[in-house]
Amino acid sequence: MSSIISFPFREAVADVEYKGFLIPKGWKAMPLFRNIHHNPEFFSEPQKFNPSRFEVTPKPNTFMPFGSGVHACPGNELAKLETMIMVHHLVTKFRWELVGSECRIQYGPFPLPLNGLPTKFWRESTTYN
Ligand code: HEM
Repeated sequence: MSSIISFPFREAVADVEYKGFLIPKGWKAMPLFRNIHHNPEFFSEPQKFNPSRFEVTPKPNTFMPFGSGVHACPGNELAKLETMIMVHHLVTKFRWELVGSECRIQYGPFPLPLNGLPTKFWRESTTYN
């Protein structure tokens, strides 16, 4: 539920009042995808790894790893296809193993795998690092 891109930038083109707060015209706003994706009103147990949650299409504007609106990512379908092909090959043709014993998340403040999550992938006769 974490996003590769933590937030997009937006600029208020007019004064905007939101929940009693004023965002003056010209101010920059950074909607944090993480907060939206971790809202239990939209996703039950949002911290839990549960790919099956996507068997039901999320409500509009609750899951937006590719942003939203006129500047939403135009490469999103290509990115999803490439990811699917990569995962297919990794799952069907390779074995994987974490390098080292530390498998944690670092927050800086956005979550990333600690030290880039060094991992070893190999086929039966070849090793790739
Ligand atoms: C997993 C892969 C990718 C992710 C998570 C991702 C995510 C995003 C996000 C969050 C934005 C900002 C959207 C917004 O401001 O509302 C964006 C913008 C953009 N992305 Fe991607 N993207 C990915 C792959 C790609 C690919 C493969 C391409 C092109 C082949 C691409 C091209 C662009 C472009 C041109 C924009 C700027 C759109 C604009 O400002 O109008 N992205 N992307």
